[in-house]
Amino acid sequence: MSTEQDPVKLMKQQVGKAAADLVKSGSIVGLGTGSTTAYAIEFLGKRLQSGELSDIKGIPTSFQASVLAKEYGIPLTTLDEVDRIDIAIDGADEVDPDKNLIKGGGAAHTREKIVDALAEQFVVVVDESKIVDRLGSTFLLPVEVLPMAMTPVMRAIEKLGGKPTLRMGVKKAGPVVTDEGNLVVDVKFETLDNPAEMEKTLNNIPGVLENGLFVEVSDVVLIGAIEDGKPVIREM
Ligand SMILES: O=C(CO)[C@H](O)[C@H](O)COP(=O)(O)O
Repeated sequence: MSTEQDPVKLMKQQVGKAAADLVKSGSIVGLGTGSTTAYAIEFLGKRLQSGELSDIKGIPTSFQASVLAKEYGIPLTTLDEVDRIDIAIDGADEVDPDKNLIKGGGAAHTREKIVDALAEQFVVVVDESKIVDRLGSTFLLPVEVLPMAMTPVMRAIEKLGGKPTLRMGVKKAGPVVTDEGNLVVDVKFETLDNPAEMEKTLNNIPGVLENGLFVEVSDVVLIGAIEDGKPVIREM
């Protein structure tokens, strides 16, 4: 068996650890969703266990995040119980030069946007494959839709020039159902020249809960990369 580490896994681990290191004792922490944030949650748990960190509480952005937090011993709270979120750590599917994002690869973008936007400091954790010149160039834009409104929402998106596809489950017959019981439509736009405008326009369609454009929400983007065969972290 090869002992060589998968470079993408290595980049995700490094960047997850770097983000977890930013959390201070006594903080309320937004816990994002996805494979990169999973490492941040794991390292946060390790810091708590070692006593290096104390008295933190997590606000999970998904079922996945709450399961991981419980597994790694991070106490959880809710938005009803706190008056602030000090820091949120979350992944992204694309990051543009203005630190705007496409999220929702894990169908959790509605809760993610609520938590990430509330945080005093929102730290994005990605590997270098997620950096793009323009949003929408490598990833379809996820839109969470109320099930009964799926058909009219798809028509409205087509009128805006998008090509919507209902996201289907893997190892499950039928569509992906979000943690909130809704559906996800992934949309191809030829150009996303004005992400701020598109974010608002999509959310204005009756039946749309939230879309995966995160405009002017990120404070820091930590990028895991490999240079000369070694993992490094860049900051944007
Ligand atoms: O937006 C998300 C979930 O809705 C994730 O943060 C995004 O898909 C990135 O995930 P990963 O770190 O696994 O690449």
